[in-house]
Amino acid sequence: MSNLWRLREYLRPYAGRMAAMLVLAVFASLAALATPRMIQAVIDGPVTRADDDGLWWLAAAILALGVAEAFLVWLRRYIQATVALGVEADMRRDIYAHVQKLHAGFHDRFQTGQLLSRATGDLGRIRRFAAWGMIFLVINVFTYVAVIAQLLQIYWPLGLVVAASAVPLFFLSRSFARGYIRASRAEQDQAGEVANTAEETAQGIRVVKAFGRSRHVIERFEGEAAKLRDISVGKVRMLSKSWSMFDAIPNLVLAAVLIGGSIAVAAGAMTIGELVAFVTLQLMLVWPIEALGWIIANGNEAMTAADRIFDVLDTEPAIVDRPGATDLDRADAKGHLRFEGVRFGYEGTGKEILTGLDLDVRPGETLAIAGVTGCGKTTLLSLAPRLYDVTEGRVTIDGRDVRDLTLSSLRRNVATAFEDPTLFSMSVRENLTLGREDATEADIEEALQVAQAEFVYDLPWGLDTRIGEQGLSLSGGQRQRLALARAVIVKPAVLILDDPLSALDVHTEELVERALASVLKGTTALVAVHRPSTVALADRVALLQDGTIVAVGTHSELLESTPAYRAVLSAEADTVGAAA
Ligand SMILES: Nc1ncnc2c1ncn2[C@@H]1O[C@H](COP(=O)(O)OP(=O)(O)OP(=O)(O)O)[C@@H](O)[C@H]1O
Repeated sequence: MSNLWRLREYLRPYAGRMAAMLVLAVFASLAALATPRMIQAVIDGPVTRADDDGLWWLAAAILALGVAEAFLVWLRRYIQATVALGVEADMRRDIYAHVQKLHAGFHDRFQTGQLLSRATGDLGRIRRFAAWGMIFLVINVFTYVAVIAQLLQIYWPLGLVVAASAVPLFFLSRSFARGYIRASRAEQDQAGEVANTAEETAQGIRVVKAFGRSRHVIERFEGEAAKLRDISVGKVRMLSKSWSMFDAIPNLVLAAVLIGGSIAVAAGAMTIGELVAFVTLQLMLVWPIEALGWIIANGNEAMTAADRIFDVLDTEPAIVDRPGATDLDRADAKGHLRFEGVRFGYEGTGKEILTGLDLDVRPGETLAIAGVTGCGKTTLLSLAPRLYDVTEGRVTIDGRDVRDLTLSSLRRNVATAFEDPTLFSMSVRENLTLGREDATEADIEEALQVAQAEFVYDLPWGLDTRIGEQGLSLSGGQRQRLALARAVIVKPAVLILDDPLSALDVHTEELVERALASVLKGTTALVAVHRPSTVALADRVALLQDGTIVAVGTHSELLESTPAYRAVLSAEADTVGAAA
């Protein structure tokens, strides 16, 4: 509940419009409620007296009320939509901005699907509550009170009967709404499963065909689709059963009112006009009462949705600028990178990956990190740009703890190219200049040349070609070269390369290596390597084993002195050889 209450922050900018909405809603209800009393006047006046004196005035008034009500409802709905969509857009913007600020560790724990469902499904639930539930809660309670007051005033014994009939109708509607929402959720989840299955097999169609698994895949899809059909049929069955009950209760009460009303009219306790007005008013109550059940269910849903959204919004970014953090000026940065007594374990795993590690990368030097697969090379690299913070010890650049530098200046000075390069759905140029928006054509050209990525000039629109989702329309090697160019273009003081050449063929690798060698000369570089050929780029190599650096030296020194290094390289060479 408290989280739902916190949403008022988002409603505050719309307070004026919400007040206008309520006023409009009250006037629309009053217009609707006045109509039955006008009908009563027509029946008890001109109709009973059998003369049309005053009939035209009354008819015109009824028409005017109808038009006024329609206009007020239209205006209220229009404002309602702008408020709801505004609140949703504001919240979505905040969630997105907050998620961007959150550290990499948060994203390790939180599934992307979960984030997506919070930013779409949960926000939708809150929008429905803000736009619909809250307003109708007020309108419906107002309508109920106003109608019952009139009914009691027209003929109180029957008024009490109608007031009491609201109780079973309300409970019935509430239990129906709960069941319906549960069934809808199950249907949605299952529809998601069907879509997932279809997407997965479409994406992996080559593997499916290559392994002759089409039959198996079809059976799996049919199973999921059948489950979806069963759930949907169950939902429709529940719907039809409940609607018949919804119709039954008001009709029973109507029958009781007609019988009781006729007796009252015969006894002179009610006029015919009053009876007609009573029945018309009573029918106006059915929807507001039924809707209350929905509104309550909708409120419950919004409460859960608010909890789930604030769960994300309340997570504090763990990696932020420290108070007093200062900028690292690129012009002054020498790029002396040191790891001092570094310990690190991923949050929640209870396992230490780096167990007290020292490493000194001298300015301008290229240092390669070698080690068996899974020993923590990528982890070590990610500590320099503060994608994660060390658990103990420190990482320094030119003697300054990276945690004492502002994040923006740190990341301007430390550029990274990962093994699995992510490219965004935007033009090649935008992808390239992600870390340096002011890059000139000459900078771009130079970076592309270094990364041997000049193939982009041959794309249909050259640098303006939009590359697909995750750069899917490019080959693995092409994506890697673009990611490399993206890192190089920043002209960083420290360049971090995580096995940057793994997806290149032997010929391109040689070209990139040659070009890289010239860039690496001017920059401090830390490179995770898997294959012996990449080691050749490095001035020195460090061997990472059991969470610490066990040997540092030139490639040939280590080959000679360290059997473990020979073992790592020959194992990698075997894997690379087998894959080629
Ligand atoms: N985000 C993460 N959360 C939890 N554990 C992780 C995470 N990333 C990596 N690990 C674990 O940390 C260990 C080191 O992984 P890391 O990717 O750093 O090794 P690596 O030497 O780069 O491996 P490779 O040579 O295969 O690229 C592995 O046991 C891995 O399972």
